[in-house]
Amino acid sequence: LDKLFTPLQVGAVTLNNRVAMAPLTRLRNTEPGDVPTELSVQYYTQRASAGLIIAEGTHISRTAKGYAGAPGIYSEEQVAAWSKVNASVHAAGGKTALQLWHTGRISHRSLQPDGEAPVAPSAIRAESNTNVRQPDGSLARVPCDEPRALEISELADILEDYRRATDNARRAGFDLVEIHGAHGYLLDQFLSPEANVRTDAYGGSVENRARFLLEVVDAVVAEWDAEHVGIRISPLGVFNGLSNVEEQDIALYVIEQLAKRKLAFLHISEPDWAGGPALSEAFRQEIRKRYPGVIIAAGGYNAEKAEKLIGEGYIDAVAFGRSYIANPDLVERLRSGAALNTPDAATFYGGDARGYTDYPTLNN
Ligand SMILES: C=C(C(=O)O)c1ccccc1
Repeated sequence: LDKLFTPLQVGAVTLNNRVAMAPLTRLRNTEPGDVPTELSVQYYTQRASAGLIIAEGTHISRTAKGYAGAPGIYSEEQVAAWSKVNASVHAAGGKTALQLWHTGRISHRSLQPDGEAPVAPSAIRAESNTNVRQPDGSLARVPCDEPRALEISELADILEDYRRATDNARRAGFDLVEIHGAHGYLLDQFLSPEANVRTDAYGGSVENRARFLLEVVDAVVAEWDAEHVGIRISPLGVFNGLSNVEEQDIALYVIEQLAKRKLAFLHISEPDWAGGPALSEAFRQEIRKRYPGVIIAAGGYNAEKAEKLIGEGYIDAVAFGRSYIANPDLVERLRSGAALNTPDAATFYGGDARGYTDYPTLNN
């Protein structure tokens, strides 16, 4: 495992190693306000030896919210709270990115301003669930509500929300931002003919369905610059009521268009961790032919698989999710070949310190 622990230049930022913490929704932010807590500071700081911490999906506006307990990056209170996270992680030598998230139709009226319908490319309800707050404060899984179709005139407002969120993330001390374009959320909904049946310039052809994702990338880049911006996509993914298994053409088109923008990184969530097809070697070659820039891979990896694919040139770094939930010192454990703690799925979402900040490290 020698490649995994070598530095990597990711846009403007030099990572000490190629082990990233994947963006992990933990639903432990306070409501009302959608604000990270002191526990969040501890949780992220414990994991600062990661080459890069990609902090959890963070909604860019009130209407972008799709889960009770998720954090935001649209208010000064949220910026101040994230600033504490970054000050502490940076003091521990870590690097951070914030995942800018609009959930689109993966939402519920109880999470929307004035109980409005969630927004999406088209008024097609997702066959999926989300987390809402019960009267007693606990979380419950409920079916997503039917969204309303966005007017073209509203798209400019959402671009402005991404721009403002990018400025807020930079002010809050993040080293990078990652646009969430994966897992059946708003931008992925635009890519999918199952969620996007628009007949205007944002629907129909591959170019039209990719248009809004690329406009978001351009807006975020214009606000900061390409070397501080990454994006996560989930080509051929099966998530949140979408099956992109047959969507090779739009996946490769998007990757080709992203390459032109010379972003800091492309983060690919591979479909096989959640029921999609494993990426074939042929498809990996098609991706690499189009995208010479930094690729971070995620999805059921282990250190050996990451080392192999880095050695073959298909990826440059790996992001671990569940392993990082349970192993704050994951880098040290991988380096020394130590056993890993087992993640406790019962405490993944919501709750308190249990299953969040109480996993043991090797030396405690
Ligand atoms: C942001 C998420 C994603 O990217 O899939 C998420 C949200 C809730 C639970 C698990 C994952």
